[in-house]
Amino acid sequence: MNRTELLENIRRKGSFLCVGLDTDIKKIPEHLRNVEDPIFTFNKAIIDATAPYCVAYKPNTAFYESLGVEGWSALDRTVKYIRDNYPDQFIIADAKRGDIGNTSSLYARAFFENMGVDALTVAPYMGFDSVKPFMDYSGRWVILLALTSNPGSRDFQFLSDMTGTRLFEHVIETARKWGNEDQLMFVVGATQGAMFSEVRRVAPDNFLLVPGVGAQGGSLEEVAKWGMTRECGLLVNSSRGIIYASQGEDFAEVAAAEARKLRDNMTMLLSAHGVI
Ligand SMILES: O=c1ccn([C@@H]2O[C@H](COP(=O)(O)O)[C@@H](O)[C@H]2O)c(=O)[nH]1
Repeated sequence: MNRTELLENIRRKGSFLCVGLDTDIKKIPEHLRNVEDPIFTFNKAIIDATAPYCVAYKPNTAFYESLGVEGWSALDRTVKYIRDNYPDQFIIADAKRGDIGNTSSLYARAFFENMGVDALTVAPYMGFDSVKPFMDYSGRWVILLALTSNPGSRDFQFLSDMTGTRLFEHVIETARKWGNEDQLMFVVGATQGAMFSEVRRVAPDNFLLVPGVGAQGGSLEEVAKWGMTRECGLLVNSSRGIIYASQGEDFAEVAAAEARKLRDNMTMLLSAHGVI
């Protein structure tokens, strides 16, 4: 999906919500644990219930990889299900890959050619040659970790050089020379609050993928206040806050209600910022 299509979906749906499919076999409702394909069955119900309220899905591959072959197969089926039934949804594999060039090119083939996702999260630590193979896929997106949502983001990402430029700013400024706004997004955690204005100074037009609302306590209003552009420029993710809002038989309905609540707030914010 290209930038124009993504922006059009955001305006049409009044939503910049990304639903995180962090499906943990130990957390899905009891009654699904013994069905034939529990992870896919759970995902399918969540997707069918939340699709009207979101523009993207983000399965985190750790949750699938932890189950071995069966988990990978459930992930693959989930991506195909979204593609076939909700082709207007942007699909992000949150795998945080990145290695020496020839290895990265195989990661890129795995996710972009084989699995067919729109976007992949990539770690910038190994530099240009580790990121370039992902950038070589036209029409696909690299989402580079920049300023993450976790407490450990303080360990390295805020370190500054003699000019006062911090590591996350170096990452963004340097990566923006590798690719344009049609192929490069950055991960910035919702827990970073007013730091979004610093991010926007160096990345005025790039989409930001924003995890950390809901279970991690980040504020949607703060993110929009400091990070929203005139086109929106945000994909805000919530995983646990939506998919585990109920662990009973009503899990899909309750997930839909949570997604709808977030969508309603997003519509107000898009309107208040003059995007719609
Ligand atoms: O900085 C980051 C980068 C990635 N994540 C991932 O996003 C989701 C957040 O899940 P919640 O349940 O909504 O907290 C999860 O897959 C993380 O691995 C992040 O949280 N922060």
